[in-house]
Amino acid sequence: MTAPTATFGQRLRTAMAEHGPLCAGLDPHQSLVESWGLTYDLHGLRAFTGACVEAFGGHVGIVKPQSAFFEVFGSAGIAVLEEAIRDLRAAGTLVLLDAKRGDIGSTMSAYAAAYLGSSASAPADALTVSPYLGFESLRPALDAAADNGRGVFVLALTSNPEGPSVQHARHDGVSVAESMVVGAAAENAAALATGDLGSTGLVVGATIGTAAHDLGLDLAGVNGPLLAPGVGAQGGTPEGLRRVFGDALPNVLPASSREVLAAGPGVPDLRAAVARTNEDLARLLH
Ligand SMILES: O=C(O)c1cc(=O)[nH]c(=O)n1[C@@H]1O[C@H](COP(=O)(O)O)[C@@H](O)[C@H]1O
Repeated sequence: MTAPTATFGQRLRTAMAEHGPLCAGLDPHQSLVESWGLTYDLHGLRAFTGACVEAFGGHVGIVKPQSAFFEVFGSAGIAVLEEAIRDLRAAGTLVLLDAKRGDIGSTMSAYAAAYLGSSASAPADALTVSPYLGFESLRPALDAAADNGRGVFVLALTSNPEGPSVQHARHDGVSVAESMVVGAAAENAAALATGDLGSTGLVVGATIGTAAHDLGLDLAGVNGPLLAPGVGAQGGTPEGLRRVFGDALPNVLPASSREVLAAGPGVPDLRAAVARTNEDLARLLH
C-alpha cells in the first residue's frame, strides 16, 4: 500500500476546514444498538456500522471507531471494523482508530506495524496510543506514523475521573501530562517550521475544566491536533471547550460518540446531528 503524500496533520487541517472540527465517534454500545431497534449480535453490529459509514462518509472530517466494541464480537467483529475503516477512507473521511495501544518497545513495534505500517491490513489515518510505559516507549508508533503519512494521539489529560491521579502526578517537578505535551511538541517541531499542523496529537478531555491551565500546560505550543472526547454524554459542551483549551482552540477536535449516535438509526438524522454540532462549534470558534 502506498503512503499518502501529505502528512496526517496537513490532511486533517484540510478536512477540518472543509467539514468542521467534529470527530464523530463510532461506538456500537449494546444500549445504542438496541435503541436503534437492532439485535445486539453480529447482524446488528453490521447494520449499525453500515448506517454510520453511510451517514458520516464524506460528511464528517474524521471518524473515530472504538475498537473494543468490535473486538467484543471476535474476528468477525474486527472484520466489520476493517471494512468500515476502508469504506470511510474511500469516501474521503479520515479515520482515527481508538485502540489506545501502548507496550514495551518490541511489542509496540508490532502494534505500530499492525495499525500504522505500510503493510497494515486496514490501516487507519491515526491511532490513539497510551504513553504510561513512558513517552519514548511509543517510538515505533511515532516513527511508523511519520514514515507513512499517519498520526498518533497520545493520552495526556483523559476525561475519566481516575485520570488525574496519574496524569497530574509530578516527577522532578514536571507533571506526567506536561511530559506528554513536551514530547508531542518535539515530534511536531518540523511541522511548526513549515507552518503545518503536526501529526502527533494529544487527547485532552472536554470535561477537564481548568486542569490544563492549572498545570501550566502550553497546549497551543504542541502544534498538533488536540482530541477532546467527552462532548455530550460525559457533560462536555462546546462553550466549555474555550475554558479547557484557551488559545489552542483552533487545533481542537471535539469528539462526540453517544450524543451523535443517539440521533440514529436514520442516516439523515445522523447527518443532521453532526451538522448541528459542527454549527455550534463554528459559532464558538468565530
Ligand atoms: O481516546 C478517547 O477517545 C477517549 C479518551 C478519553 O479521555 N475519554 C474518552 O471518553 N475517550 C473515548 O471517547 C468515547 C466516549 O465518547 P462519548 O460517548 O461521547 O462519551 C469512547 O470511545 C472513549 O473511549
